Amino acid sequence: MAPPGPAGAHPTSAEPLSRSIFRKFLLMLCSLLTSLYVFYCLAERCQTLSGPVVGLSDGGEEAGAPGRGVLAGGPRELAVWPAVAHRKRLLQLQQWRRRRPPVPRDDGDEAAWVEEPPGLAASPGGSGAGSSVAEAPPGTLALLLDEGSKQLPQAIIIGVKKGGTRALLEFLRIHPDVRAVGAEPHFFDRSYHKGLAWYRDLMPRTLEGQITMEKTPSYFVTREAPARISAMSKDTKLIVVVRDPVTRAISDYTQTLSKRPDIPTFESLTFKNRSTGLIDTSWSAIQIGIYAKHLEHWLRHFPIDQMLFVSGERLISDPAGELGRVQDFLGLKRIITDKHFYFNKTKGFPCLKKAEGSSKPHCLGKTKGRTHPEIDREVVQRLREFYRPFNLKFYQMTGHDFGWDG
Ligand SMILES: Nc1ncnc2c1ncn2[C@@H]1O[C@H](COP(=O)(O)OS(=O)(=O)O)[C@@H](OP(=O)(O)O)[C@H]1O
Repeated sequence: MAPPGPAGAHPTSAEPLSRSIFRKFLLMLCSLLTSLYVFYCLAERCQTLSGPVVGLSDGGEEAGAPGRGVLAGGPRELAVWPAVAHRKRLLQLQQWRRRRPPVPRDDGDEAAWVEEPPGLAASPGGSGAGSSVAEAPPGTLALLLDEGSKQLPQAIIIGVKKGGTRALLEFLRIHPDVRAVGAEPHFFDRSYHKGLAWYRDLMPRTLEGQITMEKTPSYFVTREAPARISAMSKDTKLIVVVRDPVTRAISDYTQTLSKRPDIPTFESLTFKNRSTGLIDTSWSAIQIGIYAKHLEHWLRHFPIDQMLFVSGERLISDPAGELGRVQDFLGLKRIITDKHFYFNKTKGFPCLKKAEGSSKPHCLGKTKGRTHPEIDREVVQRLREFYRPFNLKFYQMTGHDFGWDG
């Protein structure tokens, strides 16, 4: 047989050519698919495929409760946010995609809030992914930019335990210029040896003009905390949420009781000797409420005008009013107003119409606003007498009568 002529050579030379075209086609297809996936991710949908569930789970459980799904303020009113809120949201999205350093468990505030990814919380009857896409900010390519940096806090909520510190922080977090770490870092009491770099790494990223915050209520009664915070920055602004020390003590006891139902009664723990009426000031539930004594330690390191005392009672009766004072103190524009709150009858507390990074109403969880046990009236009376001189001293020091003494 004659060997194939030039015409017969075509099939063999065409084979590598089509293979190379095929390879190019495959390559283009792959890059197309990759780009599609990247855009898909930027539209937040990839979070439905993997990654933890973010947000404030406390409120999540209540969001679907009857009567809670409707935003009293109306969607238009609630949807209006300044441009900076948009930048904040971009940051939140970026951060959510990064691995966070482990945050110490928050046992004082035991409802350690499980963070939800912004916009991922499923609305009642709706899918999380659906609502997230609706909320995805435009210009998502900006997410690729590594915006912002981690800063040490410029303001700290240092106390008091059971004063209302969680409510204050969560309310403040809706301000576009506030970025706060969710759980309590306990750096200045338990983890100081880990160093400032460790502490800073716990913080969320902030853009210029934003304030970094954290709350750890035990700082207020930690002897070393004032000097340590001052060593970090003597300009740190300090916020203390105070509450009637008797109610605070009962709240503290109620929390312990919820974990250890076998503890002795409040009445028996209150006294060193009940017949003499001698109060046991070594019991932390009692000791924390001697605010004037603790404040003395802080005033050795900070001027009083660098401290703001928030009334725990008013934070419940007039959250917008107290938030107004806090925003002024922090040098923030008064953005959080009464429009942001509604009173939830079932919860018995003010709640947010829309929590940070979410579009749904939000109340604090079950560990906030527990029912207190009935305490013997005489014991309560004795405690009121015990605290009175300390309270008066505290009013004097702060220039503010908190009204706990009639
Ligand atoms: N809006 C709102 N919702 C729910 N609870 C509220 C609110 N505002 C203030 N409080 C009061 O906060 C008390 C808990 O205080 P803290 O958050 O400082 O507690 S903790 O120290 O972090 O464990 C908690 O105390 P208890 O009522 O004793 O549980 C509440 O009374």
